[in-house]
Amino acid sequence: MRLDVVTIFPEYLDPLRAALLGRAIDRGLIEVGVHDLRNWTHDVHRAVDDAPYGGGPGMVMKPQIWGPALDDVCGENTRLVVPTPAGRPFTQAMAHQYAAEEHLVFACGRYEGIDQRVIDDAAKRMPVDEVSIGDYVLVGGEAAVLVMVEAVVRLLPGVLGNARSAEEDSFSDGLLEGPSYTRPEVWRDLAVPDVLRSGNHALIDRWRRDQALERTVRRRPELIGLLPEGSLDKHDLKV
Ligand SMILES: Nc1cc(-c2ccc3ccn(Cc4ccccc4)c3c2)n[nH]1
Repeated sequence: MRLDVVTIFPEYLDPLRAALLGRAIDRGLIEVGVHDLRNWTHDVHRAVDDAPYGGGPGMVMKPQIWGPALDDVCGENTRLVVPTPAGRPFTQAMAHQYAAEEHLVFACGRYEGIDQRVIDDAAKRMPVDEVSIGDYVLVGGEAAVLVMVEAVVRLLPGVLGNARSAEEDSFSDGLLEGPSYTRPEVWRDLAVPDVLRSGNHALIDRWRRDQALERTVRRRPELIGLLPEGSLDKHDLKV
């Protein structure tokens, strides 16, 4: 997979080259390109924004800059992803879909966003997703790209290594992850639940499922309704 990011703050994407993602790049599992949008400006001020038509606060990013940048960065098999507060919610299912893509380009807006015609024009030539990473407002798209790239790249074969497979993800069964514990057995008078030290793995699996179910019902009840038909057995319904 190849990932390209277009931004006016290329240094914001430096974390892509650290830790797990950095190792995935070093091992050739992914190729990453970060491009400074200002390289496509023409004027001495390297302006990327202008006042909004119709008035209103802030500035809008210029189509004459974004257009040529995306023309150069996008290819035949690109999916363009544009973070925005007004986007479709990013989900684990989308992360899996993106992990199967050959080439992802992320367009990072700033100010009040990118002139809509940039997205509309690109959509004539490639799939374009306007995506939100949550119902809160950021200052630009870069943080959202870091979140999405991490969620996508960890799903690629070989990235997580044997210790942890993405198949065991908390969302893989539609429930939240239950609590985790490690040594010591007692810490500040708080003990690890006895069942986890019982060695009875059927009992442990059942307890973990119950914990995940209870946590999901308490914290994200709306997820219960989304579970595939037949996900809950008669024991679950007693939880
Ligand atoms: N989930 C999520 C995404 C964003 C996001 C993404 C890209 C941009 C580009 C500019 N802004 C600032 C902005 C503030 C308000 C209205 C419109 C734009 C962005 C915010 N916020 N929250």
